[in-house]
Amino acid sequence: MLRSKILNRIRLLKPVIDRRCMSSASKTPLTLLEVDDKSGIATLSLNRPPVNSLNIDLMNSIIESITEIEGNKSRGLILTSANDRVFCAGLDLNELHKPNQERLKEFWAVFQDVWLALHLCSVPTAAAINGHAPAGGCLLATACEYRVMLPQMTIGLNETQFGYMAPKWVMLSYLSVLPRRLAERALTQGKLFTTAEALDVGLVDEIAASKEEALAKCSTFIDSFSKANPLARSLTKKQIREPDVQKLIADRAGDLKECLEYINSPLLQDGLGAYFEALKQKSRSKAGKS
Ligand SMILES: CC/C=C\C/C=C\CCC/C=C/CC(=O)SCCNC(=O)CCNC(=O)[C@H](O)C(C)(C)COP(=O)(O)OP(=O)(O)OC[C@H]1O[C@@H](n2cnc3c(N)ncnc32)[C@H](O)[C@@H]1OP(=O)(O)O
Repeated sequence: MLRSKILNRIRLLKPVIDRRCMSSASKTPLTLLEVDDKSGIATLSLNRPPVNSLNIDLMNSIIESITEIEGNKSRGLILTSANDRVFCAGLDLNELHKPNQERLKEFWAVFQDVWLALHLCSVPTAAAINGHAPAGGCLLATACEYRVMLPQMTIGLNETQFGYMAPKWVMLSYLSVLPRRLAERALTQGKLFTTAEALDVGLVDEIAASKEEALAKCSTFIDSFSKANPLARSLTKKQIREPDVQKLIADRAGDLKECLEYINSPLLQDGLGAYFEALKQKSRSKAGKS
């Protein structure tokens, strides 16, 4: 009994670094997980340079970290980025453009899994959005219960801008934070909100001047549950989120089939190819390579 108490204490004191999913290129961990010894709050930092785009390994690492947080009795989870400019650039376009079919199936299933894991995480969750958060980056943030964002960044589900329609369950995340009329307009326009606009419409809850302040504000949000019974809190959250979650769980295979057909269609592949090329060209010009 005493031994397990001490082991738990050590686990809280020592920052836990997730080494299970490493970047194959640099052998650095794709997520960094630290648990604050005083507050018991876990900070999960996305760490896949250059822009934290979501490939299978990064998403698996996020899921493993959430499982670890739920197992180590952390009081809350703050999702943030190890990169000062980009919170998360969304899905890795390399996984969507000219995909290997077997890998695409696995990729989409893990994408569904990461949304479910974050959506149903039993502890309070908050996103310290310390950089741009387009598409899948916005999805991670909106799956959390609270969002604090740094100025002069952008956030939104911009799928229609590169020729895609967001899947139904992705749209549900938007609808959980935005009024329907506004969500419809933003989704159809593929709008990326500036930080100030995002605060104005309620897509984010607060603005912070620095990453430290964003983390502190997220901690304050998590502390606001100190008087709530953790089990009752978690069951209440699950109950409220149940209808959205069920819409995906009830038809995961159907969603996969629909998405594969959609992603593979030549028109969408061409549009995505052009979008990705423009992105690479912009990056090359920035680096003075063209
Ligand atoms: C019936 C229908 C049912 C279902 C529908 C089915 C399927 C729909 C699937 C659609 C879902 C999509 C969700 C997504 O998340 S798709 C990803 C969308 N992401 C974006 O549009 C973001 C693109 N990136 C940017 O805007 C900028 O990179 C960013 C603002 C994030 C950062 O800018 P910065 O100037 O700091 O960096 P860059 O120079 O632009 O980029 C640096 C390098 O990173 C590469 N990069 C950027 N984003 C991605 C990405 N998402 N995936 C892969 N690679 C990315 C970029 O090319 C640069 O690389 P190099 O060219 O230098 O090698």
